[in-house]
Amino acid sequence: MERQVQRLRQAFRSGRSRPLRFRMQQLEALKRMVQEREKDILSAIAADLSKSELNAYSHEVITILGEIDFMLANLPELASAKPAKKNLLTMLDEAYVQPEPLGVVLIIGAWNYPFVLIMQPLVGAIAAGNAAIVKPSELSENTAKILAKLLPQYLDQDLYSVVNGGVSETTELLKQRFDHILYTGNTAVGKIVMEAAAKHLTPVTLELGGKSPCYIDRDCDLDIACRRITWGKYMNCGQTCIAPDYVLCEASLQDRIVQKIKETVKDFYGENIKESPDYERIINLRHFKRLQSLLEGQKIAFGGETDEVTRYIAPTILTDVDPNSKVMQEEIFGPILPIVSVKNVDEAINFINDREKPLALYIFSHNNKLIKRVIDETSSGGVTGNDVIMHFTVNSLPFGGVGASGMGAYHGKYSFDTFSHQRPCLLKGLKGESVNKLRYPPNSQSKIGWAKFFLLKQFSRGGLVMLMVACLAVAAAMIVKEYL
Ligand SMILES: NC(=O)c1ccc[n+]([C@@H]2O[C@H](COP(=O)([O-])OP(=O)(O)OC[C@H]3O[C@@H](n4cnc5c(N)ncnc54)[C@H](O)[C@@H]3O)[C@@H](O)[C@H]2O)c1
Ligand SMILES: CCCCCCCCCC=O
Repeated sequence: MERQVQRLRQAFRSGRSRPLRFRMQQLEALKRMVQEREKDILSAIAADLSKSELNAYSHEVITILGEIDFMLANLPELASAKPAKKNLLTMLDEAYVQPEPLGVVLIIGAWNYPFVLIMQPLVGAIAAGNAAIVKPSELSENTAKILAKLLPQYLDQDLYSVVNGGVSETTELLKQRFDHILYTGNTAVGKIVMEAAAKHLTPVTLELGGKSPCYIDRDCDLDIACRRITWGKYMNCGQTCIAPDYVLCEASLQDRIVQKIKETVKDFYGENIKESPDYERIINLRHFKRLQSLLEGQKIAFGGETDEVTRYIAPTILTDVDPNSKVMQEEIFGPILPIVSVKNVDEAINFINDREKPLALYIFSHNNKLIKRVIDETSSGGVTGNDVIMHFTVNSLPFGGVGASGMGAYHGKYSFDTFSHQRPCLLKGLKGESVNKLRYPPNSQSKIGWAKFFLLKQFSRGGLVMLMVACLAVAAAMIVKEYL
C-alpha cells in the first residue's frame, strides 16, 4: 500500500493532474464510464442492495451524472484565481486567492449508496486537481468490484486507484500519509479515521450519521407530509443517512399519521410489499438482527413483519414511543419509524437540542415562521422544510454534518473547495521602499500613526470612493517620502 500511495504521489508531483484540460478530460472519461457501463453498474448496485435497476439509476447514477455535468460547466470558474480586496499599502500590488490541489487524497465510502458515496467525492477530488485512492465498502462487494474494474479502464491509473478490502486493508491504508481524507460511515469508525489522520496532521471530512428528527406541526397538510415521509423513510429500506429517523408531533396527530402512512405504503408498494420491485432488503444478518431487537417491547401500530431468510423487514411504525427506549438511543437505519409525542413546538425544539446534533432535520408546517423558528433554535447538518431528503439533491447546497453527525461538507462547489487549498497570493513590485520604511525599525509614534492610516482603511475596486482614497494614498506616499 505504501508503494501504491508513493506511485500516486509521484504522479501528482509530476504536475499532470493540475491543468484544467486534463481535469476536464478525466471528468469526461468518468461520464463516459457511467454512460457506457451503465448496465454493469446498475446490476452491481441492484445485487448489493436487493434493489431494482430503475431505483439504482434514480437513487445513484443520476446524481453522479448531474455532479459531473456541474463540474464540467463550472470548473473554469471554480479553479480560477479570485482577486482579493487590498489595503492602501498594497493597492499597487496584485492580491488574489488561487485554489490549489491538496495532493493525494483518500476517499472511504459506505455500503448504503455504494456508487454515489465513492463517485461524488471522486468527482470533486479530480476537479480540484488531486490524485485519489478510493476505498469502497466491503459490504457492497459487487459495487466495490465493478469500481475496481472500471475506474482504471477510464481514468489515469497513476493518479487514481481503487483499494478493496475490509477493516485490515483500511487500517493499513490509514497508516499512510494523505493530504485529505473524506470518510463516509458510522461515527465510531469516524473517530478511528480521525485519530489515524491526526498522526500525519491530515485534514478530514467526516460524513457520519445520527438520528434525524422530523417534526410535524398541527398546522400542516398531513396527506402530503405523510406521503413525503413515507418515501424518504422507506426508500432503500430505511438505510439512508438522512432518512427521517423518528417523528415528533402532538399526541392528537399520531393515529392520523399512522393511517396516512399506511395508505401511502399501500399506494407505493401494493398489497404485497414483499413482491414490490421498489422495496429493498436489509444489507446483512447483523443489521437485520439489530433492527429486530429495536422492535422488542414496542407498540407496533403498523408493519412489524420480518423474514430472516430474505432479510425482509416490513415498513413499520411504532407509536407512544418512550424517548428512553433503545430505538431512540441509536440511529435506526432501517424501515422502522417511531412516533414520539411532544406537547408543542417548544418541547420539540428542546427534544432535538437535548440530543446529538443530527445530520438532517425535517419540519412540516403551513407556517413558514414556525419552520424558520425551528431552524433558528436548533442545529443540524442540513434541513429540508416540508419534505425529506431533498436538500441532498441540490448541488448548490453544501452536504455534511455538524457535531456528532460529521464535519466538513461536499457536493458541487463545496466538493471542489473541500479538496482544494485556498492559497492567498500577494505579488509586490520592488519599488516603494520609502513607504516600506514605515514597517522597518526603528519604530516611532509617528510611524504608528501612518501605519494606522494605511492599514486600517480598506479600499474596494470601483467608484468614487476608490478614486478619492487613491488620491489620498498618493498624497500620503509623497508626504512620507518627504518627511520620514
Ligand atoms: N453523512 C453521509 O453522507 C452518510 C452517507 C451514508 C452513510 N452514512 C452513515 O454511515 C453509517 C452506515 O455506514 P457503515 O459505517 O455501516 O458503513 P460501512 O460498514 O460500509 O463502513 C464505512 C467504511 O468504513 C470502513 N471501516 C469499517 N470498519 C473500519 C475500521 N475499524 N477501521 C477502518 N475502516 C473501517 C469500511 O471498510 C467502509 O469502507 C450510518 O451511520 C449512516 O448514517 C453517512
Ligand atoms: C432522488 C433521491 C436520491 C437520494 C439519494 C440519497 C443519498 C443519501 C446518502 C446517504 O445515505
